[in-house]
Amino acid sequence: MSLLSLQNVSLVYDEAPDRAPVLHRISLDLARGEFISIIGRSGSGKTSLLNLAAGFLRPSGGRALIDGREITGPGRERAVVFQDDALYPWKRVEDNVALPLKLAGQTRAARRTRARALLEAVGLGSEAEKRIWQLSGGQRQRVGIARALAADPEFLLMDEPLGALDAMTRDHMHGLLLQLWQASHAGAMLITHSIEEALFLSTRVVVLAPNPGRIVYVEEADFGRRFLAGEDARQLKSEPGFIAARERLNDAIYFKEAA
Ligand SMILES: Nc1ncnc2c1ncn2[C@@H]1O[C@H](COP(=O)(O)OP(=O)(O)OP(=O)(O)O)[C@@H](O)[C@H]1O
Repeated sequence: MSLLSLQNVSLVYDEAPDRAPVLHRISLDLARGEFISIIGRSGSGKTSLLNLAAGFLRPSGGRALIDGREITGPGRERAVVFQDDALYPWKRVEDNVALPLKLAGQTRAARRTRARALLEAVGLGSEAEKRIWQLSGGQRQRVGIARALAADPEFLLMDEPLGALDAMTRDHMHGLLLQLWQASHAGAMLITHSIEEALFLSTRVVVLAPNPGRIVYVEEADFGRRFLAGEDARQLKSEPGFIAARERLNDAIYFKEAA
């Protein structure tokens, strides 16, 4: 079983004038089949944490490991989705999705079959021939997620992928994301500013507090799994258990530090 493991990690940016730690002694494990969301106030270090897991940054202290091996850079087993979807606007939708497969040396036929299947899975089967610039924001995010899944990653790391979408598209994307997560058996890490989104999608919600960024609260949840088992999203979100958990998370984010 694959495991992405942050052990007692700290992070100081060399460029920061005061060299104050941005992350302080954070320990967090993400196994395949889990869905972890990271929430917290602006500047609490969410993106920095994801960048450590992605291998874009190295910790100043502690260890970032994948299956016990030190993470020394990005790897194909860890796919990243950003808010700015980093697609090639002038290329065909299908070619954007197939790009990681091309880099992995797969044949044109294999790339095409896999890209088409993924586009079907995200509801864009009929858009494959279009150029990225011809798509809506929600459609582009779906292409970004399809591309991230193309190389069959063990971990899907997402930094505010739905932040720019309207509420209705976002709700639709939640269902889609859960289905793709289940089908891929990947471990998911999501950064979001929405407590409700985190709680609905995740098996674990981790709250960071700033200065220095550290874990102050963890909430276990199973609403996403219940949705996948057939329960209604709106009903789940209006349950007393959901509302109480949302309030606990809200309190954890906005807690006042002792003077
Ligand atoms: N490259 C960098 N060099 C120096 N400081 C940085 C760098 N990147 C981020 N920081 C600082 O690290 C802290 C955490 O930033 P980070 O982007 O990880 O937080 P965040 O929780 O994702 O914030 P937001 O919710 O606003 O996106 C901030 O104080 C930020 O100014």
